[in-house]
Amino acid sequence: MTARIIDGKAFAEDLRGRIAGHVNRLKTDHQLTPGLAVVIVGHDPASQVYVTNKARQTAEVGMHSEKYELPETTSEAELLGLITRLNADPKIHGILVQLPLPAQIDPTRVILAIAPEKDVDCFTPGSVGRLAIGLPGPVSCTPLGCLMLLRNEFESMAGLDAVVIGRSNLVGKPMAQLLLRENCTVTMAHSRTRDLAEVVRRADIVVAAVGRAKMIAGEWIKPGATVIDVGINRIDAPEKGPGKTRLVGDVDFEGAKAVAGAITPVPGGVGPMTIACLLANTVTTASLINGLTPPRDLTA
Ligand SMILES: Nc1nc2c(c(=O)[nH]1)N[C@@H](CN(C=O)c1ccc(C(=O)N[C@@H](CCC(=O)O)C(=O)O)cc1)CN2
Ligand SMILES: [Mg+2]
Repeated sequence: MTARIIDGKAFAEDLRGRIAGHVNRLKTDHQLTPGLAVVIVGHDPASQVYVTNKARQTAEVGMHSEKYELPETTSEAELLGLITRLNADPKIHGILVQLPLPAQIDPTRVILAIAPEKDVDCFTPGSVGRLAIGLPGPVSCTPLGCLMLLRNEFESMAGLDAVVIGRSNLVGKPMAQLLLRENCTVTMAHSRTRDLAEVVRRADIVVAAVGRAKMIAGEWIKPGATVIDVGINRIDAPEKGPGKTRLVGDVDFEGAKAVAGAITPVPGGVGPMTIACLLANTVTTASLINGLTPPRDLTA
């Protein structure tokens, strides 16, 4: 069997088209232009690419876009000051602080400072709680992207065995919540899980979010399973020339492709969905802040 490749890039492009339609309707019917502020501290090259893409795509779907690039030496108090101003700015409906932050800044303090109604990452305790009990609101961007790709694969996920590998607040925990909502039987695996291969072998759906290149072997995958690879790991690629690198996921793509039913590639799978879902979340928060019902087809 050769797995079908799930084209996250094309799906994200289509989603951005639908988001642009909603933005246009908010502008014409409600005189509302959703606004997103993205904030980066320091010069991590990968983070810079993500933040630039976020700001550009925000503008491309017709939203108001602000980008704040703060120096590596920014103090926590300075960053909190910016967040306080953005919290009070009526043009801004979503605030995204790119992670990771430099060591002198406590990410928890920063997350707690974001006004919950502008929390487009779904990081604040209120948003996490709303997600857990199924209230409307933003949904963690990467898990929402994974869910949209999965929903496109299955008429129903009810009763399927799903394993989420990785228990981060960013991906693993919210992903498990979303799969539970789909009535999957969810197993959360992590670094202390015993016999991970055996746990993965039982799963109809595998979501890999461990952050270790090619850790999930092809032989672990159940024949016909759907594999969602969240990992983005840069490894040496001497075959491309001296000093060259390439991106790989947490799954051994070639090995898994030979047994899975469907699989996301890296790059071009989950990554582009993360940014598209951030834009969808901004439409959601802008709608809720203005007492409007958020569009259902953009959220979970
Ligand atoms: N505040 C946040 N910080 C971070 C988040 C987040 O959701 N909120 N997630 C990750 C990184 N991330 C978003 O910020 C992200 C990662 C990857 C991509 C992406 O499009 N990847 C491409 C490859 C890009 C490349 O060539 O490097 C792909 O997979 O095709 C988008 C967003 C950490 N921080
Ligand atoms: Mg983990």
